[in-house]
Amino acid sequence: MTTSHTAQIIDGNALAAQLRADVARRTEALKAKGLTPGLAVVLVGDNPASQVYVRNKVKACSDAGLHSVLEKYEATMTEDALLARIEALNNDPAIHGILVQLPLPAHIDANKVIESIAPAKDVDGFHIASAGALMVGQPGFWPCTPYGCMKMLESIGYDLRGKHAVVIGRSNIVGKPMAMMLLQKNATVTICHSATPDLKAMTLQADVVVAAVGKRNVLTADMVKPDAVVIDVGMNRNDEGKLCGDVDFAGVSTVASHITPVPGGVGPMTITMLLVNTMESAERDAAARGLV
Ligand SMILES: Nc1nc(=O)c2c([nH]1)NC[C@@H]1CN(c3ccc(C(=O)N[C@@H](CCC(=O)O)C(=O)O)cc3)C=[N+]21
Repeated sequence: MTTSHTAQIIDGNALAAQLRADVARRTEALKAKGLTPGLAVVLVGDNPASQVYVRNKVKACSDAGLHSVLEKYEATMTEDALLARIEALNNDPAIHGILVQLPLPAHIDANKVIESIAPAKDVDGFHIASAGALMVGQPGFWPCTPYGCMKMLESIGYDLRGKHAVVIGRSNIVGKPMAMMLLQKNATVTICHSATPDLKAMTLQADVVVAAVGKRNVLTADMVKPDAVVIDVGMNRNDEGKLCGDVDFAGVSTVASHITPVPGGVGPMTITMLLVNTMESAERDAAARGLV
């Protein structure tokens, strides 16, 4: 008789539902003290994927009882006009989180826009002040995608201390902050990228692999150590147009101990951590106003 191994799936939808129920409870408690958490989502232009994402974020807010406003602008909006809107939201007491959906049209300097958001309302965690706070272990907002990945590891009771975590990808919004979060939990962290000569040699040493490249089949079964934990941050389309991640899910499932699916993995957790950050921003505001 042969034994076949199948990894345990970390269900992002189920974990997201649990965490969102907690957000809803805390939101109710804040409302009872007279403060409603509010998120502003700013969308410039008509990127079809962005339209869908933004709608999902707004719906997640209303489902959890948060106030949200969606500000939609033409692709021709000037950078100055956008900066003026952000300034207004920075000063709006009903708004605790500001999310400017990326990508922005090419004539707008995305970095300049992100740096114009008040760090206290930077629930995306993209501001330099947020990145710096994460790096030095000070309070601040963590980027939602890697934060969601940490919650997924926490959900299986995984102790990162002394483990080797390999992050594939070095973006400012996933790879780099992911590495910092893993380091903060006492993992030994390796960051691999397009100039890494032998990726497989690295991933074969990994107890945890986080794939965040944006390319299909970046991680295949032959690259994974038996019983490793695999987190798939990828969002790609396969030849049939179906959503798929960076990981060969079927193959890697025969080797790994735990794996996250796409869809239904990191995606719903990203939106959930946006709600968590917005609610925490509102709780800090309530504390500052002496309401709690
Ligand atoms: N300022 C900013 N902040 C972001 O957080 C941000 C952004 N810009 N620009 C675009 C990316 C993309 N992103 C996703 C979030 C959730 C899913 C998600 O929930 N995906 C579902 C499937 C959705 C589907 O079926 O298309 C899943 O994986 O199960 C996907 C993508 C946030 N982003």
